[in-house]
Amino acid sequence: MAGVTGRLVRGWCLRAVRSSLQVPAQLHMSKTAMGASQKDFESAVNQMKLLKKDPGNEVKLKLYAHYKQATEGPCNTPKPAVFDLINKAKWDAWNALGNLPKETARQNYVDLVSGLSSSSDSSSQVKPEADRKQAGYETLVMTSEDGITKIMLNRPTKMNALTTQMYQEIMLALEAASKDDSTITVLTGNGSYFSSGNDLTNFVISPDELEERARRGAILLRDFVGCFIDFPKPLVAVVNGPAVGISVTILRLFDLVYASDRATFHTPFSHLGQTPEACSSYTFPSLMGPAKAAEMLIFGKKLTAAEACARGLVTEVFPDSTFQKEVWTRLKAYSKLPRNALRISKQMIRNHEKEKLHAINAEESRILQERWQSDECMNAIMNFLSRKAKL
Ligand SMILES: CCCCC/C=C/CC(=O)SCCNC(=O)CCNC(=O)[C@H](O)C(C)(C)COP(=O)(O)OP(=O)(O)OC[C@H]1O[C@@H](n2cnc3c(N)ncnc32)[C@H](O)[C@@H]1OP(=O)(O)O
Repeated sequence: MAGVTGRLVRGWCLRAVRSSLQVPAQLHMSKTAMGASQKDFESAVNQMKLLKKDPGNEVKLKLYAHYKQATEGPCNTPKPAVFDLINKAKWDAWNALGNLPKETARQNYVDLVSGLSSSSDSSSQVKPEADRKQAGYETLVMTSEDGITKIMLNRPTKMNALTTQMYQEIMLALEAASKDDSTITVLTGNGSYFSSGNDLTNFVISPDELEERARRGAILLRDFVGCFIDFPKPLVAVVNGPAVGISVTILRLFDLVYASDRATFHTPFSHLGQTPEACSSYTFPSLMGPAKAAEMLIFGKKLTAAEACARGLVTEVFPDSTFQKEVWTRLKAYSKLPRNALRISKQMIRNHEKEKLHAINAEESRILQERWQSDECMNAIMNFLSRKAKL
């Protein structure tokens, strides 16, 4: 059972935001000629209540802040205590709007909601054939060209930290890529990071949800890693920048790993009160020997790209200045090789250990399910969220 510190961290949920978005009685008033009308605003508030997909904490905070600004004006409540993380995040978002006029806040709120509604409708829209970008993904950009399907993590301002939605979208993207007519599938990141690993705000939940969320998290993790174990085509990681946590451990399930010399490889599991995942408790020792694997997985040693290459985790390192050009030229040439031969060879290399990997994946996910409910884990997350600790 998690203790008091754990309980302090977990308090945010969509339900709480929704309830703070209820329209107070005094809002049912007149229209205004400036920007969105009161009616538009109320209808946006109602639309929010019908939203089926969780828009993520970042958007929820923006909605909360604009709602408060539109209805109450500038932030007028005392700043919550530093450990009251949820209310402090909400307060910060509202306070950051300063003296933004109520009308502008109302318009921004309406625009935000309309953006959410249209993006949730977007999968049903027919895109022009010329548009290579595949619709239906909010956290990824998926493109297919020259026999290569590229899945790009697309949360550059959050260092491509992996949200629950992102894990789900990556699984869908892999499923689609496994069936399309491309030869090679590539995973890469947009912006300066490959990925900063699991989004630590995934842990910000209410105390009564903890057990169930840990259970669902373990299932999601198992299924996510399972998609990589079973992926049938050559899978390439184009590691454009630093990689943290699960974005490092998963690399051993790729067939090629190309890294920029700017990339680093960091698995700070113990610092986070957590344990290895993505089969790394087995694949890393077998790849680099138990002593080197322990340095990374137990003690969280961060490797340079050259060190990761020397340990066999990375196939080749390129200078950052020519990274994209060199890698894509190489991959385009590979994608012209006979598709079925590539696929069969990959499966011959991988099939021997598939069953074992699935068993290890299940066990690692089970252990993490327990870890996520520990005080050690919750304290570490709280430290990160309260900005006391950077890795
Ligand atoms: C289904 C569940 C599966 C779970 C599988 C488990 C996996 C285990 C792991 O992956 S463990 C690894 C977890 N990751 C981390 O611990 C990294 C945490 N992040 C950092 O330490 C730093 O952000 C950094 C070193 C990656 C980058 O530091 P820098 O100073 O360059 O940048 P900022 O910290 O200002 O980051 C910019 C904004 O991005 C947010 N952010 C970055 N990474 C994460 C993350 N992993 N989770 C949540 N948020 C992240 C950061 O908070 C900044 O946001 P802000 O602009 O709103 O402040």
